[in-house]
Amino acid sequence: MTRKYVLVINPGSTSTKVAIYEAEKEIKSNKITHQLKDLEKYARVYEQYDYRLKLIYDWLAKEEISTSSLVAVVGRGGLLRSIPGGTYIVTEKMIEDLKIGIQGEHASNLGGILAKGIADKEGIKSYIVDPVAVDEFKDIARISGLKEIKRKSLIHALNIKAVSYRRAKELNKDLSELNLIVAHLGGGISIAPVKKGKMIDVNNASEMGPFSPDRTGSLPVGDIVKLCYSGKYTHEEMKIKLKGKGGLSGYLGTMDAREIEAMIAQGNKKADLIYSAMAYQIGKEIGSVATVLEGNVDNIILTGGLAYSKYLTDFIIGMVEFIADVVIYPGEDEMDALNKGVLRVLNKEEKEKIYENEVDL
Ligand SMILES: Nc1ncnc2c1ncn2[C@@H]1O[C@H](COP(=O)(O)OP(=O)(O)O)[C@@H](O)[C@H]1O
Ligand SMILES: CCCC(=O)OP(=O)(O)O
Repeated sequence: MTRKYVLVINPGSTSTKVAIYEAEKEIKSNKITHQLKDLEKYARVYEQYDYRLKLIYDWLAKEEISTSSLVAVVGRGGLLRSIPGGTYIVTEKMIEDLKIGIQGEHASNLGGILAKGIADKEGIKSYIVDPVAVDEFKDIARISGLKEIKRKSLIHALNIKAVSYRRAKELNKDLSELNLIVAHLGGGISIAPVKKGKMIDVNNASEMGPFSPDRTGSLPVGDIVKLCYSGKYTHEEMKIKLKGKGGLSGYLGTMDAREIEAMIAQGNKKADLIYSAMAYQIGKEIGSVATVLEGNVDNIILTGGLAYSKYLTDFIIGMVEFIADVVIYPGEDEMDALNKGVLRVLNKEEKEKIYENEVDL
């Protein structure tokens, strides 16, 4: 069989998105939504490998796509060591870092691992593109306030870059002429000041900023220390409380905003308060990063799955439209961006990067 397709795999905290591309054209795609009950039994993200791999093979079989028709497999890259943007070949050292979660646990750590698992069986190459560990911080943004802890750039880099380019194109400008605030509102939330194309700061979608469908975001630090030492929870249990069972999922038992909107429609006051509080924290974070751009903001972009929600976007717009015009790009362009990253390498327009050459090991 001729090898002509690229398989794109995007594991997120609430879903696994898959797509088949032939050159630039998407042939098939699917979003496999995960229920909290299916994921909460795994203590570590890596333990979800077999579960998500089977779902991908089942989908390929249903679509009658044979892995022998694949030319390459690309996965969304995870919480690796901080690296520059680009298309990286998946190497053994990268797999090691993804498995242990060198910068933390997140579903996207499975992207490279799943890609390599499928590609190796076919003797083809696997890649990741602009992983969540892309770091374009100004040094001042790295200082946390505690000398042992650094602020990290953990960010929805793929989609933030993609929507920034999209906006520049729509405005008929070069991205280097624009200052944007991009709020990616997904399972995790990244709110970044994008100064002339560079993501110079971000809340850290895994640990800080607004709470999200499955994460707590920033918390009162004294209370969290008390909870850690209360003797009630192990380290592993605390990690799951903060990421997985934090945010909407902790308060309301679901990370699906559509279910929460249905609860609100039925008069559930608690759901209304919690959902509004998430929107309030998002608005507040946008206001905060506007200061990083000294108020010179061309546009605020709301993107990610939650940007489909009119309830949320109306709430946020009400808080932030005094800063700049708000543009809504619901969903994300991550699948397309992953495919394009691989095509640039396959078509020799760009050289693939080697993880080991970009980090201090
Ligand atoms: N049409 C919609 N209306 C409201 N919320 C939505 C809609 N579609 C998706 N969402 C919510 O967006 C969140 C997931 O966003 P997404 O960007 O797909 O995240 P991830 O890639 O992290 O899984 C979930 O809370 C989901 O319920
Ligand atoms: C660590 C940032 C990536 C992230 O939060 O992705 P999801 O929204 O897909 O969980």
